[in-house]
Amino acid sequence: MDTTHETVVRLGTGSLCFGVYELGKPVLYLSDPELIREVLVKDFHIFTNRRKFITNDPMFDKMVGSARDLEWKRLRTVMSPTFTTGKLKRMTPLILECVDTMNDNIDKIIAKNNGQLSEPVDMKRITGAYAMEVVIQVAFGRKVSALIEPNNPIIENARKMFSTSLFSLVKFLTIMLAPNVAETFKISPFDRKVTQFFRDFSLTLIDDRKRGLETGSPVKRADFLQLLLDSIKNNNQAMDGSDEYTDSKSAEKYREIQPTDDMTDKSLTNDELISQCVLFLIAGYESSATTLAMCLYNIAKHPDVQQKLYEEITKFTEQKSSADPYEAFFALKYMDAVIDETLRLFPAAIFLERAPSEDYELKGTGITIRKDHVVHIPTYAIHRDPDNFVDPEVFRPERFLSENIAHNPYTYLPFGAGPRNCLGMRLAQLEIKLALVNLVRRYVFYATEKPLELGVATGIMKPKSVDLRISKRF
Ligand code: HEM
Repeated sequence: MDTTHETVVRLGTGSLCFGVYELGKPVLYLSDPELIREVLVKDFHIFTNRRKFITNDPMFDKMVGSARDLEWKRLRTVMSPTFTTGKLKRMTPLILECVDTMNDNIDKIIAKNNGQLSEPVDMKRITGAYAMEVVIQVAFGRKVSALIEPNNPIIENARKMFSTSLFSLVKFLTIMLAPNVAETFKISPFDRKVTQFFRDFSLTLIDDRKRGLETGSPVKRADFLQLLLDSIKNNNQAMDGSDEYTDSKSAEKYREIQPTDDMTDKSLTNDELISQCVLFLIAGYESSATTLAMCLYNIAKHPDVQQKLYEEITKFTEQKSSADPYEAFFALKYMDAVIDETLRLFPAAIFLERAPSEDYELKGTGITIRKDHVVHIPTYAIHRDPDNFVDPEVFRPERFLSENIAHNPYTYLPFGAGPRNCLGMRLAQLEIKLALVNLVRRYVFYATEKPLELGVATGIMKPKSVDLRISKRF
């Protein structure tokens, strides 16, 4: 991790961009915020796609994350209305059920030590179970308990999906670096039995819900499967994701794509719908689990920050004892800063990628990027560059309080930027905030001697374990 970061910083120092070869193919690394803005936002119509990642697995190739051009635009336009504030608010009770399960899991650990300070606990395991339960709950409307029922077929198959065995990594790298070989041998990054399991499982749920409609007893659910079924029925229009941002810089950074006349068919087939629910599992599990675990790691390492956060939360809950939990989403500014600073130091996705659909001259550089060649934006290195953040290796949430913000918005990219940014950003923020509010109110987290070991698999940060001790406040 550090070696990659240091190499990027060393090569990039004093330059707007630099190039490397990946198995003979040129890849351009961009670190200049203005050039990043050109690629992600201003010339998005040319940089709509990431690198070609064709897997021959119909479920994977239909996902919004891998779809291309007009196909991507259609999927994104149908899906973005399912992430509006109102819809996420309806999901809050589903997520809070998973928070309760997480609290029970931690209580059991503390009870083993008669309520005293716990032995070191791998919090990544706990937050991993939470993130998995949330994503299964919000995607498919099924309540599972990942730690208590590890043999539940949903959990078993979801775990298999995230296997990082040598074999799965070799398959992934072949698709990335030698797509023709992958195409010839029909290599898929996933075990086909696993994708078949989720397909059958989702089809049963869809049938149940359609039957409910026909028999006049529709299922009243706020999960994505239902929202996508409803949005197909209502032929929803896209919402502008920027409408909830009051400052123009964030509005530009997170503006959603709008439907256009060339998008005749806005409905999703059953197969497309299932692919999106499985994608939520893939995109939403590891990233959210790691971010929440790293928030706890940071506050354990900085007891003053933990105390300040506790005071903010208790003040809010005392003043608004009957407050809607969703309000915490907006009210707790210091908590926002803790999460933002955690995502700066530990962005779950360590880089972004785009590939132009035509030859493209990079403004002011004299460099032409050829069609389909990869542009790599090294998020992790950009977040730790002293030109972008003072004392970049120091955990200091205060730098994200609105009165202190000094960085260019395109030097902070944990959820990407432009119309192809993270579709689940608001859900991820909600899930992390609801968990943090509850955890910091109930428990105190303590650092251990064990050094943090960060790994990376397929561009996603994976701490090996995040060992903390825990005691209960009440
Ligand atoms: C802390 C948690 C998360 C982080 C840090 C994160 C980060 C990211 C990043 C960096 C990207 C690439 C953006 C770009 O290329 O500009 C991305 C894409 C995406 N994320 Fe997330 N993500 C998180 C959670 C989630 C969740 C919970 C979901 C859904 C349930 C989700 C769904 C997606 C999807 C569908 C895409 C592809 C969007 C597209 O290609 O149009 N993410 N995410």
